[in-house]
Amino acid sequence: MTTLPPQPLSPLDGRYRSAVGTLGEHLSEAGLNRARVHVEVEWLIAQTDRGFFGTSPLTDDQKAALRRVVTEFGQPDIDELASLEATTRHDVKAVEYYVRRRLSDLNLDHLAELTHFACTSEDINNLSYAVTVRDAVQQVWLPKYRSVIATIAELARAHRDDAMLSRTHGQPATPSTMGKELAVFVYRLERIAKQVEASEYLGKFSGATGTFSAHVVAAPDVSWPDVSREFVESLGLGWNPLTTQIESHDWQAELYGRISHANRVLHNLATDIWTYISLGIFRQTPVAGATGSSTMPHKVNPIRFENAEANLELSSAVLDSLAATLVTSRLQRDLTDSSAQRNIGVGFGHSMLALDNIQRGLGEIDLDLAVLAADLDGNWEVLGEAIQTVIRAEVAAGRSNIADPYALLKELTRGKRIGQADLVEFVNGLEIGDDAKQRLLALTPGTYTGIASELVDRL
Ligand SMILES: O=C(O)C[C@H](Nc1ncnc2c1ncn2[C@@H]1O[C@H](COP(=O)(O)O)[C@@H](O)[C@H]1O)C(=O)O
Repeated sequence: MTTLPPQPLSPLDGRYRSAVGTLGEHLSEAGLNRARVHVEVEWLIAQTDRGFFGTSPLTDDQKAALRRVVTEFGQPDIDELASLEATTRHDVKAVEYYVRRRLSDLNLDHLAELTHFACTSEDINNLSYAVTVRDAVQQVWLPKYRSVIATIAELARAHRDDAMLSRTHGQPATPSTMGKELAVFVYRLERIAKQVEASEYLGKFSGATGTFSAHVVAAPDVSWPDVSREFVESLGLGWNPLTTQIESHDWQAELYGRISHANRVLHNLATDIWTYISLGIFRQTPVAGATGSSTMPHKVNPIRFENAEANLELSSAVLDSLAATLVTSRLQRDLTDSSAQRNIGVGFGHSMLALDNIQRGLGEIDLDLAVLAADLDGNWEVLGEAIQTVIRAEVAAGRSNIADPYALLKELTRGKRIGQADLVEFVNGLEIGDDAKQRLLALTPGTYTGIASELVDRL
């Protein structure tokens, strides 16, 4: 047997690559390294702008040339960093050497010693992760998540008035409309979107143990916390003033908790739609050329929702694990965060893939109104709740003296199939006010939906 050429182990890099969008721009190793170069370059510019150690501010052309190292970062740079790291065995030190080489290319050798000045690797790493995770969330995950919410909202509005039998505990229950049931998901997902949008992305920049020790001994007169704060904020991040060597990663735990929560709500949606499909309430539109089952030619399987279910579980497993492990680091640091954070993209990738499948799946289903109608018509006993509640109101208002209306309706309906004729006869025999009786006689399972339709308008 011949050996295969190197293969991706993660399906996110194989068969599902197109579904994860541009996550790799931010959450890949190359994306991280580019961000590290960005932080190192901006730190050099920030120091020279402040004239540290007698330096003069760089000219606009010099700054632009340095920043082009970041904007034009590509495969040759990825390869160069890999070869540097093969020697240093330290990923951030490799970045420092890479930046020094670029300074040399630009005749800026006099700044070489200010590269990575007073920094510990985590000063560069934490800012790079904050920038890349922020950009991945804001530019990739959130737009996709919002677009899925918009698709569900569109369906909710389209099915605003389509009455259907509810199934609490899987058993026939007070009807609703499909639109209202979908709107519940929109409302839940939207809340989490707002929480994700409000997420903090924090950075520290304070040296080997968060004490500015090297900084102060090198330049006692500089207000280093101010410099640190200005620098972190200049990258569009919030400043964390009090840490050990590492940024404490609490913001990451909070963010991953929110994404994982979103995953679970989407999982609830995926399994509900799967169940509606199974009940025949949603029909799947066959895709031309596609196969359902390899042996049962009649089948159209709900594979989009099943794929989403699996990937949402995987995403939450990874993100929950990250949230748990990242908030602990022994004493002033251990390196578990470094190894764990390399999987942030995996967590987001499985969520992106699930979002993609949910969106496609929702585009391939149609509500079967005939099934909804037959379902409602076969379950007139759900009006038992309506009748017993109206009788109670009549008793309370002094228009009826029926004893224990609940027990009466229980006797009539519990565990029984009741038809329209049985209920009409029962209601006609009730001693209640005429208005109430007419209201009950006009009711059908399909109209016993309260204000379900109007609730959709709250979206
Ligand atoms: O500024 C420093 O480096 C200070 C140093 N702490 C470190 N901080 C950050 N990175 C460090 C640290 N130590 C190692 N490394 C390098 O991290 C890389 C770990 O590899 P991986 O498990 O693949 O994530 C891998 O490249 C490691 O070489 C300390 O002694 O406190």
